[in-house]
Amino acid sequence: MYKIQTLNNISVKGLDRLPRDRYEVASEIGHPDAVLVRSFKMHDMVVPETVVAIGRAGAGVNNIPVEAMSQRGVAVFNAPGANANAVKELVLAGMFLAARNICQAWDYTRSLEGDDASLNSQVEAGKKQFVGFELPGRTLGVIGLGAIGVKVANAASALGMNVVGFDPGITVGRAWELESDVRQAHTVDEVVGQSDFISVHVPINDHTRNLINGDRLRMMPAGGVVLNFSRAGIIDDEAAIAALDEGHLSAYVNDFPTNLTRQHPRCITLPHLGASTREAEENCAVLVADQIRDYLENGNVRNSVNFPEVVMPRGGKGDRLSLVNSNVPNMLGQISTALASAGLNIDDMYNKSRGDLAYTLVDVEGEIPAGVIEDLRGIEGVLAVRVIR
Ligand SMILES: NC(=O)c1ccc[n+]([C@@H]2O[C@H](COP(=O)([O-])OP(=O)(O)OC[C@H]3O[C@@H](n4cnc5c(N)ncnc54)[C@H](O)[C@@H]3O)[C@@H](O)[C@H]2O)c1
Ligand SMILES: O=C(O)CC[C@@H](O)C(=O)O
Repeated sequence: MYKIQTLNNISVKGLDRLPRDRYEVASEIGHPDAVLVRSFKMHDMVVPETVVAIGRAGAGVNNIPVEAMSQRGVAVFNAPGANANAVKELVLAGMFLAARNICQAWDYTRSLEGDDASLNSQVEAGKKQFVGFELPGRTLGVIGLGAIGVKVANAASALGMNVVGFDPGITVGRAWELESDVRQAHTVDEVVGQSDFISVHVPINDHTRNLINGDRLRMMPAGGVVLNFSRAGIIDDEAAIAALDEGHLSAYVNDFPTNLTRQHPRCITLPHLGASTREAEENCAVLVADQIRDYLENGNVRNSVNFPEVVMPRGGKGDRLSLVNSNVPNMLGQISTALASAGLNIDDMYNKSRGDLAYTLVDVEGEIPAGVIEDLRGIEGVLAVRVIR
């Protein structure tokens, strides 16, 4: 029986991918083999020694101590693209809310008092404060052209906007998905200098913290709108508030409210709602549950953020060895020597590295004795060993 600990609510559709006769799933569970998580901050928790995999039912993994897990040989998976449409739709909504002053106008309507005739005259007198602007012909700058950024760029292009994108690490696949009229920028400054709207779609890390700072906000044309549906800290909140107060920015839309932003009359702050659709929650949970199951039952690695992609069909009749090690010379030699010394013949083998880590699957004829597993664990540089029967 595999044991899975859930640290957040995970969609039932995803949990249903883990058959009850083989999986025990609970928020409180002893000796879990794997953890399923959404936004729970795992940095301060003690991850049980029994855990071999962590599945993030979402995109960002900044709430998971990925480096520490790599050093322990724990695979971390996410669900790339599974919530991208949900975020795209909320970014579009954010652009419309800002361009048409909808939040302020709605507040105004709700503040009115009087009978319907009086309301009508207040509506007609008051509406001129909320005159907005239209999107066609305006420029949107998209920073980060991954699963979400590409969808945002293409949708804005379909709305008649000029779109300029920046992503030095764009994949060939994402570049193919982009509409041909999305222009490529070579620097962040080039994007901000020409964009009426800026939307960031990058992970938070040391390179992206305060990516949009006061200097860059000042480079934007007056009346600009910035949107942050990625992570708190990518846009400098203090600088954005200052730019709003100076009248240089017209709106700051974000998914990560703070006490600085949430009450500001020109900030539209949402409670981290980007991925909160039934569809996105199900897509993420299903994808990550399938990946965790394939890893536990077959050792296969798909969509990991720290392990190489390794998928080897199950053909052999004997045990499968799943082994994580530091990416240093002579590991494969030592692994095959340990197996050969126990008289085990190798049926199939797949080894791949990613950065400092390497991952190996070995199908052997017959059963691997417990002593051999201990020998493998004793090899310097071996981080984790599992036998899958
Ligand atoms: N608000 C929400 O609920 C919500 C939901 C999903 C994702 N997110 C956030 O959005 C982020 C992006 O998600 P995604 O699914 O598009 O991820 P992704 O991995 O598909 O795309 C991220 C892109 O950013 C690019 N990038 C990285 N550093 C960059 C930099 N300094 N400048 C320009 N580009 C850079 C990468 O090359 C990649 O193409 C996630 O990391 C997560 O933090 C938030
Ligand atoms: O799980 C959520 O609701 C948020 C997920 C989102 O922040 C992500 O990075 O995918």
